[in-house]
Amino acid sequence: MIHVLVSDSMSSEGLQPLLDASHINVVQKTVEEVEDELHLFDALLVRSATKVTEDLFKKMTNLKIVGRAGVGVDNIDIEAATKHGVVVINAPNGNTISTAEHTFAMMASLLRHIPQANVTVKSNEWNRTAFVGTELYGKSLGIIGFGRIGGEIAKRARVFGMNILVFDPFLTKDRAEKIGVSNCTLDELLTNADIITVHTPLIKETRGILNKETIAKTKKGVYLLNCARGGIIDETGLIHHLENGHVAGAALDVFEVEPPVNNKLLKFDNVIVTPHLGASTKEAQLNVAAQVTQEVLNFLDGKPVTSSINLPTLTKELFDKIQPFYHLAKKMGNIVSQCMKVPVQEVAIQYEGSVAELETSFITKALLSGFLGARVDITVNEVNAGMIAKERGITFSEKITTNNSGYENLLEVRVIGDNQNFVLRGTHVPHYGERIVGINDFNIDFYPTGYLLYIQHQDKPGVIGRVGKVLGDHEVNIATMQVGRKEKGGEAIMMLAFDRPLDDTLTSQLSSYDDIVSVKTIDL
Ligand SMILES: NC(=O)C1=CN([C@@H]2O[C@H](COP(=O)(O)OP(=O)(O)OC[C@H]3O[C@@H](n4cnc5c(N)ncnc54)[C@H](O)[C@@H]3O)[C@@H](O)[C@H]2O)C=CC1
Ligand SMILES: O=C(O)CCC(=O)C(=O)O
Repeated sequence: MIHVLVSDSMSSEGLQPLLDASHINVVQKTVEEVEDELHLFDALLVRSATKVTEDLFKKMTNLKIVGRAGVGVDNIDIEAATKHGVVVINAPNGNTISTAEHTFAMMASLLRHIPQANVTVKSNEWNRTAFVGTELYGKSLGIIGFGRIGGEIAKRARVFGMNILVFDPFLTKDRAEKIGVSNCTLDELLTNADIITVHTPLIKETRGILNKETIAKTKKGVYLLNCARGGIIDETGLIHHLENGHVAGAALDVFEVEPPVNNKLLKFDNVIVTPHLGASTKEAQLNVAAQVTQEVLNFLDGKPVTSSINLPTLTKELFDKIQPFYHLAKKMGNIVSQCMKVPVQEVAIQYEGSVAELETSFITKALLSGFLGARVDITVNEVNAGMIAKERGITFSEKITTNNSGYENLLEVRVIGDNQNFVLRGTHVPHYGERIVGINDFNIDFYPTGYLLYIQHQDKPGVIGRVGKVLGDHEVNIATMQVGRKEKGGEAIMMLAFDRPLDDTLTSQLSSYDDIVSVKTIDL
C-alpha cells in the first residue's frame, strides 16, 4: 500500500484520481495531526501552509515525492529535499490566470478606492469627493518578473490602454517580441512607471527588490502591488515611503509573515489587502490539485514527471527512450563500486552512438546513484546523487564522443581511485537487453544481473577447471560464465553468474590460488 499525506486543504475533485486508486491510502490531515506516523508516507501534497523543512524530511523517512499544489516552492526546503533524495514537483500554470486576474482586480480597486468606499457606504456614509480615483488608461505599468503571471497581466493591461514596462533579466528577446513588450533596466522601470507590480519568485536576488532605496527612485505618487510573495517589496521600505507620502497606495495579497501580526501596513488607509487569495478560485484550485495528483500518480507508477524542481524534466516519449540506459547505467555504477573497494576521486562517463542524443544528464545521475548507493548508508537516487558525490569529494563528468567502437550505443564509465582505476563498458541491444561488453582492457559479454563473481587470473591451462571444481565441491551451480583475455598466456578475466550469493569461505579459497590475481563478488 502506498501512503499519501495531503496536509493542506485541496480541491477534492482534483484529488479524486488519488482517492480512487485502490493501492493508495490518502490521509487528509495536518503534519501535526499525524506526527507519530510521518515515517509511513511515500508522498506529501501541500499548498503554502505546510512548511516542508529539513526536520520534516528527517521524520518522513519513507518520503519520495513532495507535490506543491501551486507555483511558489518557498515553503519547501529544496536543498534538504534534494539531500534526502525527495523529488519536488509543483503545478506551474494551474493558477496563472486566477493570480493575474486577482492582481488586476487589486490594481483597479487600488486606483479607484473601491474597498475603502465599500466600507463607508455600508456605514451609511455617502462621500463621493473622498474617493476620486485615477484611470488605468494611459498609465505606465511596470512589471517586475515577466513569467507566466507577468505575461497574462501585460495582455490585460494592453486592453486597458496601458503602456507596459518590463524588467526581467531572464526574458528572451523572442518572448518579449511575441508578447510585444520591451525589456528595460530596473532603474528605467522605476523612474518611468506609474504603477509597479512584482511577479518574481521570492529568491535571494528578488528579496527586497523594492526597498527604501529603490522605491525612492520611483515617481512621486507611484502605486505598488505585491501579489507574488511577501518580502519582494521590503515592508519597512514601503512603510517609510507611505509615511512620507511618496507612495500613493499599495495593494498587497502577501506579507513577510502570514498571517500578518501587528503589521503597521494594515493601518494605512491607502493600503488595500487580501489574505493570499491570488490562487483562491474554484478553477485554480481544481487545476493545481489535478495537476499535482496526476504528477504524483505518474511518479508512483514509475513514469516521468514533467514539472520537477530538482530533477531534469522528461516527456513520456523521452523517458521511454531513456529507460533502458537508465537501468543499465544504474547497474554499471553498482558493478564498478563493488569492484573498486577503495576511496574514489573521479567518475567520468562517456556516451557514444544513439544514447548520446538523449538527456544524458539523467543517465549520468542514475549511474552515479548506482555507484554511491553501493557505498553509502543513505538513500541515493538521481535527485541527490550529484550532491552526495560532491559532499564526498568525488567529481563526476560526462562527455559525448564521436568514437565508433562498433556498438549502436555505448556507455563507458572510468573511475579513478586510490592506486586503482576501473573502466566498464555497457550497451543496450533492443529486444535483447543490457550487456556489459568491456572491463578495463578486456572484451567480454554478459548480462548484468544476479550474483556475479569477477575473477582476474593468468591465462593458463587448468585455472578455469580449478574454479569449476571449487564451486562444484561447494555444490554451487554456475548459471553463466564468460572469459576474456588480452593475449595468450597473459592476464585474463572470468565473469560467472549464480542463482544465490556465494560464501566468503569459497571466495577466500579461490583467492588463495597462485594463478588467481583477485576475486570479487558482485550482487546486483
Ligand atoms: N498570490 C498568490 O496566490 C500566488 C503567487 N504566486 C507567486 O508568483 C510568482 C510568479 O509566478 P509565475 O509567473 O507563475 O512564475 P514564473 O516562473 O513563470 O515567472 C517568474 C519570473 O520571474 C523572473 N525573475 C527571476 N528572477 C528575477 C529577478 N531577479 N528580477 C526580475 N525577474 C526575475 C523569471 O525570469 C520569470 O520570468 C511565483 O513565484 C509565486 O511566488 C503564484 C501563484 C499564486
Ligand atoms: O496555495 C495557495 O493558494 C497559494 C498559491 C501560491 O501562492 C502559489 O501558487 O505560489
